[in-house]
Amino acid sequence: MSPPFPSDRQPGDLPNPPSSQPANRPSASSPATTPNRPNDPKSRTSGVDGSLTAPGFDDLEKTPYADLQKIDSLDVDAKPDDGTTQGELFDTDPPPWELETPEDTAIASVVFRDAPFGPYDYRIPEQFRDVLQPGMRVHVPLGRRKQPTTGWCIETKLGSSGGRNLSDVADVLDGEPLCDRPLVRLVTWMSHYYQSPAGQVFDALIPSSVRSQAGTRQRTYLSPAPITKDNAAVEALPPKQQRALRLLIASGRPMTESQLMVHADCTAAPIRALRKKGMVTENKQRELSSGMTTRWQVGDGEQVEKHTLTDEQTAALRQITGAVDSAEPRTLLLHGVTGSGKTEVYIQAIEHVVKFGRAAIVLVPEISLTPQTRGRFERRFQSVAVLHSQMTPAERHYQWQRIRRGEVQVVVGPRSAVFAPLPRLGLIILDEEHDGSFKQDSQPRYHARKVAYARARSLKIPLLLGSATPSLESWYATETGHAELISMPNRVGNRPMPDVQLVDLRLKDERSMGGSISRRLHQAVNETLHEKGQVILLLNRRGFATTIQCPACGHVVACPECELPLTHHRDGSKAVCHYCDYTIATPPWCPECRFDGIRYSGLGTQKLEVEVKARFPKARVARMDSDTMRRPGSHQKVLAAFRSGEIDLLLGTQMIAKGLDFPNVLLVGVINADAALHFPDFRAGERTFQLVTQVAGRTGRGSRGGRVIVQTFSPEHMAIQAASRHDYIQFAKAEIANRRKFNYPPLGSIARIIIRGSIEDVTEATACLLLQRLESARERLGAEVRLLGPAPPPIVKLRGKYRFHLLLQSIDPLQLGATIRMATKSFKIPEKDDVQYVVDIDPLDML
Ligand SMILES: Nc1ncnc2c1ncn2[C@@H]1O[C@H](COP(=O)(O)OP(=O)(O)OP(=O)(O)O)[C@@H](O)[C@H]1O
Ligand SMILES: [Zn+2]
Repeated sequence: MSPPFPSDRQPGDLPNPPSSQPANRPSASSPATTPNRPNDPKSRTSGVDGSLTAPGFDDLEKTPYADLQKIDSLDVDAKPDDGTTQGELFDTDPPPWELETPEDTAIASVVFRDAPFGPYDYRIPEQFRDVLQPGMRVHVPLGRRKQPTTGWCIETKLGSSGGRNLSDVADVLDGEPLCDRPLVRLVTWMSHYYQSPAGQVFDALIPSSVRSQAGTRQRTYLSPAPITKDNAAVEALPPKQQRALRLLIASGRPMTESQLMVHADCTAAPIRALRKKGMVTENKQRELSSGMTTRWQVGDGEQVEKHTLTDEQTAALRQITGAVDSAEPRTLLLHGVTGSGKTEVYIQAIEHVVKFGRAAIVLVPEISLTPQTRGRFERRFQSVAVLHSQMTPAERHYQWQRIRRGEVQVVVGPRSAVFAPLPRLGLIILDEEHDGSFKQDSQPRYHARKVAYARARSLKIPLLLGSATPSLESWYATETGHAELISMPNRVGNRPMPDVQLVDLRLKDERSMGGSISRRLHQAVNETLHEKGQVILLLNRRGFATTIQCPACGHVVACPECELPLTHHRDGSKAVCHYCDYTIATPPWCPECRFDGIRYSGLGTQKLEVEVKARFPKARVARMDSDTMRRPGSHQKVLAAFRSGEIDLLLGTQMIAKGLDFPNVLLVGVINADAALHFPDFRAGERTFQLVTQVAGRTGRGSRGGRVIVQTFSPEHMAIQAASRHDYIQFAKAEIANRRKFNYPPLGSIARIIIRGSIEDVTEATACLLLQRLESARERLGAEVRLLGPAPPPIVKLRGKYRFHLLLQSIDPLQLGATIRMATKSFKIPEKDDVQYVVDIDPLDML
């Protein structure tokens, strides 16, 4: 296991990664250098398992926004019992000012997306008192110049203005709240836990297409004005106007100007005259533009029927429906091996939920939003909303409105679908719950699993997590009683798990001459193609060559912004930075010494494709990675061709590793299993285990069996050994023991603060300043938090900015959060320094 910090630290830098003997650390001045050992459950400071649960959520449930500071008191043992029921959560309370006493003022708390973030109080003027609710947007004056600004109302209350001269809410922008009250509370909790301004959390929750009402337009409808009841007034009009008006009266419904023009067979002029004379009233309405359709994609040809459940599936389903019926916010982890039929269990669990008039959310990794996944849900339920990244803003808005109106039984989508505004939610499911794409890597840096947990809790509904390779966070939660384990250790139809062979690339006999496919793998591919079986080859690196280096002077062509080697792409002969997309034409000679023989080395999927086509000229080959899958529908096209047998061999990045269910795949080859093993990240082993196990699971799914060949330079590594035996439990045991030594998640919590700036010294100085503030916050709070850094992260420069990071560790996520909150509260960096920092709570990315 590698520590998250590079070991070749500069002198004077901070302590090494937390060691197994924390008591021996040099900076012993603070108690925080000896965090509690998690081995002893009694030593836990809060009893809150921060890895899966949503720390602080219960407290926040009851706490109005203004009282958030109380959470910082670390008094986490005094947890209020959350007595809210879903019924109450959805009822609209009578507006509090019905009980008004004369000196009380109606006040709205408003937050903003840009600094200053608020919340600030505003007076609600008379005309908005019955209108304004939390979850609506408002226009309010902000700052000394009273700049009109859009903000979100998070609370309405009655109170005294306390002698303050409150400004008035200038306008209410929404007719109905865009978030119901439980969702507003979720925003509040997320803002607190992830230390992200509530105004920005709202923006993550409500798609921009909804905020801008994409795909709608304003139309003006005309109706006869009251004065037209006076027949004399109508008769006094010129003939054309009279005719148009009489038609409008006779039709008995409002019409737009153009409708009336057609109807009355006239020009716009008489209608305009009627408006001017006040003979018609105008009414503006926002409507979906005509021609609004959802592009229902066709499936990839898979036949979907309802299966009779196996015994294991039946038992799993019973546990889940039991949880649904209990109306308790239980968390369930469905650990089912690849091909155990988890999807069928999800579907029947949702059928149970739908029977009672409730709805469900199914979160899947973006990559798994294949036609296959969609088809399985779309064909089994009457109304499914599939949310995906290729929707137009108008489609997204349309689906959001359907969901909110309660017209949808199942929402299937990536992480942001956790916010789907279903009015009667009964179950949340995360499929492939271990997947890294559930964590957002921009503000607010939330993890959908944790947000789903919080949302499910507030609604008192179950959360179902499913995976063949659960995250250690979820696995550990089952060991500590925070989640219930459901196991499906066998494949459907008693199909055996595929046999996995390791090829040791260190041995010369195993390697092949000039290429990346070993003899054994070459032979297996040949045999499989001969038997008319299909092959999947995994190489988790796109591009052609991953380094461009001059053999004469050693110069490596690198990104000027990130200082990382550029990857050569053969199509168009470009050199691309995979971190920031910086692209140049690949230099034909060394840009340093002009040597005319620059070398491309390191293997990417493009080069593998060339090799495969040369080795197996008769095979029909397709490549799947983010370069070939840019156009909408390309994914679907390739998978449909693979299902129908028009493609024999599919090669690609992790995109092909997950979820695919093709019975004729008889061979899976992993080109280099070590690719991610030696990353400077404590999760490297876990990621490798997951990737190899998942891709191995793509074979042996039909009656013809299947086998797996894994090429590796570290065949003895625990992660690769366990994956080759499909032994999750062995892996989890060993890995948890490893993490325990360092208090790494899930045994403790971590947070990361990344500081970036254009001048290296200034950036580092800012990082040091922040460290000092963290140290003093820790002292004042008496918090048991370990501080590491600032150190340069593995990626020292990104998009032209120098980077440093600070790492915080604690057994107690609440103490961790409180320390950061206190340290950053009034931390201002002078603008001239051009330094920014971001707080990442529960980071997944350590680069
Ligand atoms: N009870 C059943 N009887 C027969 N076939 C079944 C049954 N349940 C599921 N299947 C089929 O088994 C195959 C595997 O199911 P599914 O794709 O849901 O597996 P999974 O557990 O999600 O696997 P993975 O984790 O690898 O994605 C599918 O083709 C599915 O249609
Ligand atoms: Zn770059």
